[in-house]
Amino acid sequence: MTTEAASREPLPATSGFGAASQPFAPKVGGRSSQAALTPRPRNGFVETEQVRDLTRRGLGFLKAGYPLHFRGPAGTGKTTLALHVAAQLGRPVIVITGDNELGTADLVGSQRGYHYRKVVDQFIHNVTKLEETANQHWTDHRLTTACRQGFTLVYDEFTRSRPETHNVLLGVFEEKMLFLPAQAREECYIRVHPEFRAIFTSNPQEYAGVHASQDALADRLATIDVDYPDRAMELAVTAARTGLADAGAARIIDLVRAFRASGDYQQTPTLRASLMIARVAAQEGFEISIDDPRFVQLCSDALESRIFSGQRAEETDRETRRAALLALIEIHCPSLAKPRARRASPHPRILREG
Ligand SMILES: Nc1ncnc2c1ncn2[C@@H]1O[C@H](COP(=O)(O)OP(=O)(O)OP(=O)(O)O)[C@@H](O)[C@H]1O
Repeated sequence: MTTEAASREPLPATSGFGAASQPFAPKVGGRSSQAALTPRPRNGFVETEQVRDLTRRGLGFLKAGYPLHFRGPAGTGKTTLALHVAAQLGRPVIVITGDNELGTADLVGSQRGYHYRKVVDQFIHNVTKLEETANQHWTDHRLTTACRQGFTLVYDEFTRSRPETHNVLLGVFEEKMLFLPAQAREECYIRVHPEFRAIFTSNPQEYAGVHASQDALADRLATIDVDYPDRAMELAVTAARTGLADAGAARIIDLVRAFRASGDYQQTPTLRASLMIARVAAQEGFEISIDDPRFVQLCSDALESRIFSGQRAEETDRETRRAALLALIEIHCPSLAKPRARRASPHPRILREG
């Protein structure tokens, strides 16, 4: 599927992310057939009060004509939310993913390929006139297609692109005009379709590999900060996306949330870590408890790597942190075995009365 956002994470076999249930299916036919996706409801999408609230606030800005921007740390659900909000607008969606190599031409369009014309003229039988011409032709890229057709543009992780790439957006949002480069020949600009809308997502600037957004662009965006999902949301998403029973999912998300709250890591454990543990545990049939060494190993593999994030560490330091993680597993995923029943007294009544 062409939705970058949806292909970012392996999807569970149980989510049924096949052609019939994928959230965005390629639109067939027309000049935009390569880029536009038609939103459809997604299997396993969880709509909690938190999601409804963010969606309602986001739609308010979009309906008033403002470009919307969801900003938040990794794994807070920004992309999923952006695609969900885009789907509410009921228009075809075009997705772009920010990249340092992305240039204005990648957004707007460029001269592509050659159109050859060869004329062989033998009007006089012993004279051959040969005329060959080769013209490049202009191809709209995603931003231009969205502006022309009134589609919804989802620009995921836009601060990964260099700020100058976005100069062209200033006119789109202010003057509602998209200025085209000289190669476009016949057209200097296009008027932005009244139904065109844009939704951006980004990580805050302290994240690696991102650029600061230009003030002029940031000033035009309606920015909503997205925080880590609340417990109810994490639980609902983990259960819905992995097929794990609520009780098991709750143990895992409480473990990951406690680890997150400890601050004892270099890479924040997000909802993705809970999904990773839950998915593998469900697939392998592990018991979600400290008693199952395979489950403990899985938690260590998924979480321990976040403590040091590739840095060398003293063995004693590693041992201390490992022990702390094990203690969290013990607290949040305790043994499921029932405490051994006390031997029944032959004279319970006498004992009670005594
Ligand atoms: N409402 C939801 N329903 C179901 N799954 C969700 C929901 N919100 C988030 N998720 C899942 O949580 C994970 C993280 O979400 P997402 O990729 O949208 O986060 P993000 O903030 O865009 O992350 P990043 O900044 O790292 O790209 C994904 O696996 C996504 O499918």
